Amino acid sequence: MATALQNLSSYDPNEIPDGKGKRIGIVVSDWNTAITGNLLQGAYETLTKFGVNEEDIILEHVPGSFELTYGGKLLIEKSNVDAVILLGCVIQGETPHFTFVCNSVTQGTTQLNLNYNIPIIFGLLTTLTFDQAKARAGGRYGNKGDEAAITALKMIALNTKYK
Ligand SMILES: Nc1c(NC[C@H](O)[C@H](O)[C@H](O)CO)[nH]c(=O)[nH]c1=O
Ligand SMILES: CC(=O)[C@@H](O)COP(=O)(O)O
Repeated sequence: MATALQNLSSYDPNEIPDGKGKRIGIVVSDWNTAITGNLLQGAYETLTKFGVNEEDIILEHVPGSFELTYGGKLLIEKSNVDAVILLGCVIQGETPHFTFVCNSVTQGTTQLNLNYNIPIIFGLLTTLTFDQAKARAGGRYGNKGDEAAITALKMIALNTKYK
């Protein structure tokens, strides 16, 4: 379903698990920081809205989206978290570089999910234009950071159910 039909910030608050006591890592890319800063704000506000303590949010910045998966690996291995959220924004330029970065983060995130026993959330915007990114980072289609935070809380609950 296209984002135009499913707002990224729409959810039923009654269906969101309690985040109290959960430790959540966030790795955010500094490329397109005008966008990723909004994603981070959305994720942070949503996590605390549903009970995650500020001191239980472990935040790290990386230079670009390509580095998100390595940053996620570090937090998984060193910071005793219940989930890791990766936030980035890749915008198409003149060359095929966009495709390689997007594919790398996609495959790398999948690998982390399969190799470790905690959920790693794919909060990556992959857009053709800056305006498309703005629309998904607190604009008319909501905030991908909100979606990532909600997904993290739901996946932690699922993980706990099967521990
Ligand atoms: N063009 C974008 C990049 N490029 C940088 C790479 O992510 C990486 O940091 C570099 O290749 C060095 O390893 N990154 C983004 O996050 N967004 C872009 O639009
Ligand atoms: C995703 C990128 O790395 C891209 O924005 C870089 O732009 P270009 O392809 O014009 O070098």
